[in-house]
Amino acid sequence: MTDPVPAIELKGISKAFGPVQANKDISIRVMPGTIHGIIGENGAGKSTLMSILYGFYKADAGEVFISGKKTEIPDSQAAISAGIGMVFQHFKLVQNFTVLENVILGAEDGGLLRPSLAKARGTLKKLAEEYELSVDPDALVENLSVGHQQRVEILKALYRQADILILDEPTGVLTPAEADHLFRILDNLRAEGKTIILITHKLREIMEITDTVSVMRRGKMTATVKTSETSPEDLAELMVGRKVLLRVDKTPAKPGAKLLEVTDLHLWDENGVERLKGVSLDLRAGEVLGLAGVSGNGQSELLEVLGGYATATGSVRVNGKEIALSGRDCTGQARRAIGIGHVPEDRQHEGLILPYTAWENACFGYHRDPSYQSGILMNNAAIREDAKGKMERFDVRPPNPNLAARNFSGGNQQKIVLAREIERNPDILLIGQPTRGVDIGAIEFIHQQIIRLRDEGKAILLVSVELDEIFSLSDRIAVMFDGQIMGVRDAAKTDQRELGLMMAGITGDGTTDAAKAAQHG
Ligand SMILES: Nc1ncnc2c1ncn2[C@@H]1O[C@H](COP(=O)(O)OP(=O)(O)OP(=O)(O)O)[C@@H](O)[C@H]1O
Repeated sequence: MTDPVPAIELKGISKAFGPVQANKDISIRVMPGTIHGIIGENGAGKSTLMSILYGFYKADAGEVFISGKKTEIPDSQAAISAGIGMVFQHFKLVQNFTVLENVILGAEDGGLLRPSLAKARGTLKKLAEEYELSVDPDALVENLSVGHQQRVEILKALYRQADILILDEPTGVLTPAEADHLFRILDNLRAEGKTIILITHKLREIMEITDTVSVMRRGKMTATVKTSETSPEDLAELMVGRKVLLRVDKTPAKPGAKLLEVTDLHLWDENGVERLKGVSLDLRAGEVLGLAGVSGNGQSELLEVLGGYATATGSVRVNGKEIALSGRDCTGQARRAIGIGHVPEDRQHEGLILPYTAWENACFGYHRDPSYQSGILMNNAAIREDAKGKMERFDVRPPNPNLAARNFSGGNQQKIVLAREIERNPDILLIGQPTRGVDIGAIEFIHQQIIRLRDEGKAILLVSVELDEIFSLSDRIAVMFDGQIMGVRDAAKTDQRELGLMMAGITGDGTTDAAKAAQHG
């Protein structure tokens, strides 16, 4: 029988950041050997609550009990001593250290004896075997895929003998196969009696793996239910407070003229590795072209070249006119000036300047716009006013343009970038991972905006690792593999299986001429 003492019990937790009440009187019990999901809109307070449990933030009020014992957690060292491990949205590994070094780093401070590297290697090997977490202990972290980096984070927690594991949106950066693997690991950990808290925006994951699920809304815990007794629709409604359309409503596309013609694009990275190997594709007015693929196969580089953030060779024509792929006319600003909007995949590094305010970020790249000028000076009041409107329409919470971008939750940061780019009504919108970290209510809204742009005759190039998202939005789907377009399919005439094979470098129909296949039929 299950131990009746909860592995984790939070009682009356509250936390404010200035005027923002991020957590309000939250109580929750999680039983050992279970997986407990936490869902909620962007900014609902999920990460804050977990950061309190992990000792990153100090609660203003409330108590934490671990296995029935009241526990103070003033810092993450105390959390580790209490058997709590956390896998963050943005990993905290030291990039130029090896896996082994990262795993033992800091562990010796936790009251554990500093083990010899050889002994640590043995322990790591055992853990990796036990939990299907194989990873080369001598590999440098910077050379690992995100999926493997995440394994290192989990190994690090297990090495510290964590009985409780908190995962904050762990599948946001994973491929579907990596996500499946992670879930198998979580399943094993649960079977071992470990307790897992999983924060995710993906209701499919909640339904698949959790035993119980709690819903947060605007800082409060509004419901806790058994997963077997609920449904995605019910959870969506509990989260957002209204019914949410979980699929995209759209009519068939009416593609028009070619707005973007890409021919034989090549790009070499700083190490001389060829990342784009002769990419050709067309994009028409009034269509969404989805670019599917396992991340790291050139999609990001293609978006960066088209968005003016990377140089390349080849030809790109916008509205029939050749554009610069290097030199001073190859900048994000120059691209925006000719009607190419860009929502970069990496919002924290390319999409936003985190220490700057939301209103500054909301005009970033468009600051030369005449409506933002007053004589030779910037009209800050006008920019602020404009940002406020954008934030309200995109439901950025809190809708305060004076806050620094870094003080918004991840999903709300994404909405600031989306509002800036979408509201410009660009002729061509390049959009990378538009809904990564975004809650389902906001996904519904963002998808509607993308389809609205399409129906107004704009051309959209969508890069997403979420095949569901690619399928629900795209009219045509191109698959990238190893720097090449493997083929382009009509979205209505393909399926996950065919795309999956193409994503692995296999074309179903034996297509060999990738460049030819990329041309519009
Ligand atoms: N360090 C901080 N300083 C100021 N405000 C903060 C800070 N961290 C979080 N907040 C605010 O607290 C609220 C809760 O944020 P939190 O990150 O916990 O939300 P979340 O539910 O995890 O959201 P998401 O799903 O977008 O990750 C938000 O309004 C956020 O802007």
